[in-house]
Amino acid sequence: MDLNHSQEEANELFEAQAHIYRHALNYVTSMSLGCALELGIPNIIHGYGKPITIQELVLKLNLPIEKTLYLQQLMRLLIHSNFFSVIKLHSHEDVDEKEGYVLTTSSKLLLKNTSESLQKVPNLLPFTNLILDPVIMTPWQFLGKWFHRSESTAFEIAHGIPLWEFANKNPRFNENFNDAMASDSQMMSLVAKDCHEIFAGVKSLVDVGGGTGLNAKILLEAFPHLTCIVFDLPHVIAGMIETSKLKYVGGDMFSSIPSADVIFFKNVLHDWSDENVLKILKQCQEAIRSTSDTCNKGKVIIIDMVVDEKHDRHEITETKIVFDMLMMVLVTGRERTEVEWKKLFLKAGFCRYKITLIFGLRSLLEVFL
Ligand SMILES: C[S@@+](CC[C@H](N)C(=O)[O-])C[C@H]1O[C@@H](n2cnc3c(N)ncnc32)[C@H](O)[C@@H]1O
Ligand SMILES: O=c1cc(-c2ccc(O)cc2)oc2c(O)c(O)ccc12
Repeated sequence: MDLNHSQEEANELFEAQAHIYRHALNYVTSMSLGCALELGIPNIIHGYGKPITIQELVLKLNLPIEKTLYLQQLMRLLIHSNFFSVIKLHSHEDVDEKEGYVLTTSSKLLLKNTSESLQKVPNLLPFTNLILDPVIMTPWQFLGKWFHRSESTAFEIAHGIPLWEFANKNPRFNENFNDAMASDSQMMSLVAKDCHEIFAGVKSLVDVGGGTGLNAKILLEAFPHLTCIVFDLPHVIAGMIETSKLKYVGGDMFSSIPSADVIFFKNVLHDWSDENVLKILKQCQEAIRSTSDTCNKGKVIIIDMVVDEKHDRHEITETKIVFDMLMMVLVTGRERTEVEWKKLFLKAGFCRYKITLIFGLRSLLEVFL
């Protein structure tokens, strides 16, 4: 090994060392976030009503005093990754300057809903908690092996069956998974009302893979002229309460989809391979054609990610391609670029599409016959 490196070369190698360690240890941040959620730190800080010092936090969490320094270490990492923030507090004597922890926008989204004041922002706690579910974490241990094997996903190697079948057989996971997806859907309520042009003239809508129906409820609240069917696997919609405007239908989108003016998908098509998305889009055509008349031709609405490395900020692309890997490992899916979406729409026989960037990470794609 040639150890005669210039200072510049040495610096580059040290940078690379830090880069490797940071990425190899990325899981430390997610596990630490999980720990803070398990301890209920966001709710304690919120409930305190003013910046909370480390000593006050230890007391509120009922932790042994000896854990103070360790808790401070945990908080330092989570402040660095912007889950909490710290502000300087001046004591009466103004001698020992103390610091108090406060919530950031990210930790406000992770509060356990306990009081009416917390309902003002959506709640992503169930979605975030799902990261730490061993059912979701174990498949990553099999990713390398999966590249040499014939199972459809690393999830299937880890658990013996595909994710949707696993959810059917494990009521606890099914409930956690559906709650997590519903929590993610709450974000849609922030902007649903701004989509009036998209839903103008639409009388009926089927939310395919609509889970427990939160998307449909948000759309019905924003557009009371709609009637909605939530269509999902029978075990997902079992026991759901219907209203005159909201019905639940159990079935398999690969066999047939109920007819409506709009066939709606949120976070569904990214679960599937191109081959399967084509099959689903063909079923959509049948479903739209059977209701549409000459002036109202019906459409498909898709809320999903569009990977756009050229225009998106670096961190947004990173989140999207992390989801791309998640979809590969868990469910045979992928996150697509606009070109990839377009190819699928044209191949399935649709003529035209329009993309509206409205849901942060997700775009709204309208696809027309
Ligand atoms: C990732 S979740 C999305 C749930 C919801 N659309 C949302 O935005 O939160 C995908 C949904 O597709 C449903 N699904 C999976 N396979 C299906 C099939 N063959 N037919 C109908 N729904 C299916 C799942 O049960 C699940 O509710
Ligand atoms: O199986 C999953 C898991 C997620 C998931 C888990 C934990 C997180 O912090 C974020 C996401 O998301 C999924 C998803 O969006 C999907 O379409 C299918 C399956 C999963």
